[in-house]
Amino acid sequence: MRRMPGAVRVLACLLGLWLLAPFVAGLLRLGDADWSGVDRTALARAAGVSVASASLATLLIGLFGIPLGYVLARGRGWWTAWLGGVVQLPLALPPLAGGVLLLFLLGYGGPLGALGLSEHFAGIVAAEMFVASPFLIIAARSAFAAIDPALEDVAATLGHRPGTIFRRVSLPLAWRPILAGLVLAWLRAFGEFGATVMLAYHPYSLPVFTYVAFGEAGLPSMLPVLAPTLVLAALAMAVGHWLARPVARGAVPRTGPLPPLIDRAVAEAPPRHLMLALRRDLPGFTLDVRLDSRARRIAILGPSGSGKSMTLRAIAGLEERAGAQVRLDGRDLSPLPPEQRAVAYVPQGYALPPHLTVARQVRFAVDCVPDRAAAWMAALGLEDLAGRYPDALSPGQRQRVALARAFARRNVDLVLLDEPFSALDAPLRARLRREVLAVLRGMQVLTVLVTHDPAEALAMAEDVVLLDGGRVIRAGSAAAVFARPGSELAARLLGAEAIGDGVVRPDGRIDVGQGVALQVRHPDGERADLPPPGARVRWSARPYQIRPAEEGAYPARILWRGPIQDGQRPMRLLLGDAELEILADPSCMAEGACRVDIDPACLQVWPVA
Ligand SMILES: Nc1ncnc2c1ncn2[C@@H]1O[C@H](COP(=O)(O)OP(=O)(O)OP(=O)(O)O)[C@@H](O)[C@H]1O
Repeated sequence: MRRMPGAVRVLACLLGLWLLAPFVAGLLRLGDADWSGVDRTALARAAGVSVASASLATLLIGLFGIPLGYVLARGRGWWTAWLGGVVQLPLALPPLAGGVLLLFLLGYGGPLGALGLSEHFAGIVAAEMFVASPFLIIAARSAFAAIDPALEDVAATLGHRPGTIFRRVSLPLAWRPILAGLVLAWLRAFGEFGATVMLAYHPYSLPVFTYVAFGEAGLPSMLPVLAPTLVLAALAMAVGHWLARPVARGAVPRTGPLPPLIDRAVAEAPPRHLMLALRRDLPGFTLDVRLDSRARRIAILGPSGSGKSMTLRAIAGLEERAGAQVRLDGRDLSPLPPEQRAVAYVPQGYALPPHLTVARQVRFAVDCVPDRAAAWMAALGLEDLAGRYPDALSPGQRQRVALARAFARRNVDLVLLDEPFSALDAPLRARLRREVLAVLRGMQVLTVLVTHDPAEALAMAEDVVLLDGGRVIRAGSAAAVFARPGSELAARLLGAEAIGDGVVRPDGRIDVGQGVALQVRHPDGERADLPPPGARVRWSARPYQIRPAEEGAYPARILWRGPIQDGQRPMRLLLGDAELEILADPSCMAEGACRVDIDPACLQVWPVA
């Protein structure tokens, strides 16, 4: 364990000693204890009243206080802040003053006076609830607020209704701090005196009995009276500690023989029609996305913070404040809550509830198909991790669990993947991309993939959407968007690195200077779709797409040859007026004046702004 700063330790010890000192002082006076003046029957009765009233009060506090803590943690707006302040007020009041207020309410002539709670066991419970509730409510609010909202969001996309999410995700995660809050509330209720003495002097609770005994017999008779108080409080703390102990996490048995993941021969499903009109205004950021796409798979690319994840969340129905119109094949999904949208959602942070093993995570969806879950566990190498909890997984393993969980569902219309392969190593990433693509091809779904990797977008998607600053800057078929990005920013988002200037010639070639004219062809084989002749443009090809070749189409000059790195030879060359960094085959020996080839379909061209 990391060493603590000396000053911190000293300050902590000083307060600890101060809290311990009265107990030590009491122990030193044990010899003076006078049992003769103590009515043991009355003492036992008072102790019984205190244990029973504190337990009942704690039960009621838990029953109502845990939901209140949740409302305070998740609620928005002035009324939540106001309510959050009100529930703390009993802490600020002297207990006697709290008792006075309770008398106004429950005493003779008060609005609830007819209940007859004063001078009654129920009055003790009422007084204890009043003073002890804040301990549980504050603990529950902090515990719920500490839960990553993405865990609840993803549970909703997996088909769980709000009540189930509260029971199966939020409550288990908040349980330990809540238990600590319940123990504190019990202790506070058990030791409650001021409000009780005002509202319900009879029957005697232990604190009231102690006060009466002190008045009648003085300090020496206090020690026998205090003893049961201390013993019961210690017992309650021990029980709380035991309940909140870390539970041994048993391993989950491995699954049996597995069915094949997919039938590879399955025909590609027809495209889906997605229409989006999303609008969300935030301080400093506005998401305004309009999209009309007919495709099976759409990739969204954009710089960090451009609104990619927000778009995905809005499609899933998780951005409640977004004015989000989402239509799939003409069906309006906008009124549907996330649990009814039939989405398989893999969020960026994976959102794995920490209290579920890998096996349970993968089977967490309401409509999980066990065979499919098992097949995905096998395909993603998760079988040996089935009994592990998320905190014992690497980021890549967590990502695989999130993928398996999403694909184990029976009813899916939309697959929403937020950088689903980003944490995986290169070989696994490539394999998984192929595997997922093969599965998606066989499903009647629309996939929306958020990625930073243009190669991934090109490999997986039919349509590409480029976002910047919350707006779509380019959208269309992947081939068209890659060939004609439309702007430098779009070209760079698509991975353009070797960039040069040029002018469109009447014959459709690009004049790049020094008498070199590049031939351009649209990758779809359509016409080049270029700006008009005379227009100034910029052009780009990927570093490995400019290849030195003896019979190459264009003259060039190699300015520098680097040592081989990662199986490729970096070079700098002059092509027309452009100085370009390229990656050549390691066997390439070209030097000085040479010729290069560029596939006309690989050239990206866009007008100069
Ligand atoms: N509560 C908020 N208040 C103000 N701005 C916010 C809030 N939440 C998110 N944003 C902004 O919304 C924008 C879009 O966020 P989003 O998570 O969609 O980005 P992204 O494109 O997915 O980024 P990355 O690639 O880094 O994941 C960001 O610029 C972010 O700062």
